[in-house]
Amino acid sequence: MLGGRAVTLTVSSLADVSALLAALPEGEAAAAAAAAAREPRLTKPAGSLGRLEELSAWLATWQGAHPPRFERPVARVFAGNHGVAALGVSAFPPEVTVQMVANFQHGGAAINQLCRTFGIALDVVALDLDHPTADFTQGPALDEAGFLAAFQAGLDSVPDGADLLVLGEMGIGNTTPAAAIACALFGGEAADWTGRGTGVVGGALARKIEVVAAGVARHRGLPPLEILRALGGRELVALAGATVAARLRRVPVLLDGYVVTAAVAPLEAARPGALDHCQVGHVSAEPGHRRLVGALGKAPLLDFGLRLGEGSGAALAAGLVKAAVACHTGMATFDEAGVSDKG
Ligand SMILES: O=C(O)c1ccc[n+]([C@@H]2O[C@H](COP(=O)([O-])O)[C@@H](O)[C@H]2O)c1
Ligand SMILES: Cc1cc2nc[nH]c2cc1C
Repeated sequence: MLGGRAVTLTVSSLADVSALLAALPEGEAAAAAAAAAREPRLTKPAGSLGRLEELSAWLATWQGAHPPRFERPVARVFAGNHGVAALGVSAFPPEVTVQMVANFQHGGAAINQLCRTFGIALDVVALDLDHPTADFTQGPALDEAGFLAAFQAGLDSVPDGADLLVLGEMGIGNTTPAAAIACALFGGEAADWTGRGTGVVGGALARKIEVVAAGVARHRGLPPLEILRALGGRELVALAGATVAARLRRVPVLLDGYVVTAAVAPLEAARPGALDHCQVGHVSAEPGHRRLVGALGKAPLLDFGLRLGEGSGAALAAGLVKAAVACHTGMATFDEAGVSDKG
């Protein structure tokens, strides 16, 4: 629902995507004010719940309502395959993408356990896995139609009435496009942005750095959404679409690791403030992620050594959001509990 109306979000050109970015709503000032007014009345020294206080205010602001809710959290994991995987940039073969999608569907992956732990409804969106994107060292990974179809899949994945969106991905080879997008957007050397992903070492890591550098060199000078089309993949583009839909539907977002953050970074570059409704759930052990969240001016919620993807770090951080809501809504005020508020 947008302003009480159910709205269908459709893109049929890159101009439509830009128009959606231009129409992103701001956070709701009245909800932010209500959260700020309640917090100091709760039975605790001012500020003593640290970033939990920030999280409940953030949730109310971007849900556009106070009190904030954690009743209908959803997770969306997008899967795609990549032309660059054929260049030996991953420690695993591309068929693992479809195999892991089946594992998600049977409930056997880490993300299934984490979502179950926190009561998050998980959906997996597999994007044309039989047709890897083009090798970005030779040309754009996606043509315009492919970009729009993937962006639309992301837009369509966000239900009205969700309280929180946890974003994840699966795609053998996709830390290579993540590194290339980050490097193209923020500059520096390919080696600064390229890590081991699923575990490449030695000559394969050197090769991966060369592939990232070649992709960045080939597509130099493009605007941010074109960088995403040229160097991204279907799951990355869908993640960007889901992030835009979430903002329009007033659903706050938890981003996951390097791949998810790189997928949505072009939105911020195209339209500063486009990620204000997003928290970075965790900082991945993939070194480029710390650099990227710094470039985006974000402070990750968790630093737990995860480097799995799937939305695992974001789902773990959803537990913090749930705790923040429980404290903000469930705690007694000084008046209610008869506790002196004199410090
Ligand atoms: O997002 C991250 O921080 C992250 C770091 C390392 C690996 N991954 C996951 O591992 C896969 C990509 O790794 P690779 O080596 O195949 O590029 C993909 O399925 C991601 O979900 C994800
Ligand atoms: C087994 C496996 C599980 C994953 N989950 C996300 N990326 C992954 C990559 C591999 C290789």
